Amino acid sequence: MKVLVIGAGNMGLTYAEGMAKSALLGSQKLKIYDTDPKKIARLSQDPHFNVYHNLEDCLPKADIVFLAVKPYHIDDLFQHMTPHINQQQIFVSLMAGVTIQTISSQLGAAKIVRAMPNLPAKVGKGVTSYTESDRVSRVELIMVRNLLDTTGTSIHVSTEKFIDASTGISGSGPAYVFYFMQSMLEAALKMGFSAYDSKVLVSNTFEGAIELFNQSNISPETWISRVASKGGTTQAAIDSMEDNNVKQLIQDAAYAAFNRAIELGKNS
Ligand SMILES: NC(=O)C1=CN([C@@H]2O[C@H](COP(=O)(O)OP(=O)(O)OC[C@H]3O[C@@H](n4cnc5c(N)ncnc54)[C@H](OP(=O)(O)O)[C@@H]3O)[C@@H](O)[C@H]2O)C=CC1
Ligand SMILES: O=C(O)[C@@H]1CCC=N1
Repeated sequence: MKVLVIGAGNMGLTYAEGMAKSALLGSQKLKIYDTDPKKIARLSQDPHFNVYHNLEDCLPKADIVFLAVKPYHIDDLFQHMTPHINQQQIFVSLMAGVTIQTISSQLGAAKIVRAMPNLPAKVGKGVTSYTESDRVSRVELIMVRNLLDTTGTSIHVSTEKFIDASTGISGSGPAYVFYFMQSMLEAALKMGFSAYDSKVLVSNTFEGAIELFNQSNISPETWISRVASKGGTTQAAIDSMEDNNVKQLIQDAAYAAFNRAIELGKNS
């Protein structure tokens, strides 16, 4: 199976690394295409990849093509791609917002999978939602899923609405978690801890809480009640968050990302 990744940035390179290190490509090296000469030079040193700076040299020979450029790059990119594609190729878009209809009409492709990954894919802990156009067969979809799963786990969703929704939950979600971490780190520093101790306190608190959550069927709400003693310190913190409507504000943020994904789709 010949796989090409277009766009070797945060997400494209992460997927490229996951797929290249798996056994799925057989003896084929993963192909990467990017327009940045510095990236091309750096990646050319990596034995896992065949790196290209001309679409005509890599695109016609690819079976599966991952699209990992920013949504605003597609006009230019698709224009250059169109003469070199064929109707048997499968295009897997990792781009936020860009719809199957846009890819089909602007690129002229038939077999399209739209996916929403997230950055923990870098450490094999990503989660990707995906859905497909009518022309993608079951067997082809399984092949794509196997590739997606080289970076973590995936869920199939029935419509593109859920791709936009998962952008608001898991695609952008790691940034919400980092925002919370940053806030806790700043509080620890203000309380007088060193940067090192602040990091140890915060990262282990996150890691421990995730482990507890993952190893049980207990809801976060119940776990909160197990941390909080009546009239104690945790209750003071949770009361402060409730008074400030923090839960609602986090939900508003997730919806802001969801809505922005829909808007990006309309603008592309
Ligand atoms: N980052 C994330 O956590 C997530 C990102 N995504 C999606 O992944 C996509 C890529 O995002 P991200 O990896 O963060 O972006 P990056 O900017 O890190 O990567 C995009 C890469 O594509 C290159 N590029 C730009 N134009 C072209 C072109 N015409 N042909 C080939 N390569 C090109 C860029 O080069 P240059 O730098 O020179 O412009 C860059 O190397 C986006 O559509 C985003 O919505 C989805 C989920 C999570
Ligand atoms: O911020 C973005 O638009 C992309 C999509 C999800 C995460 N990063």
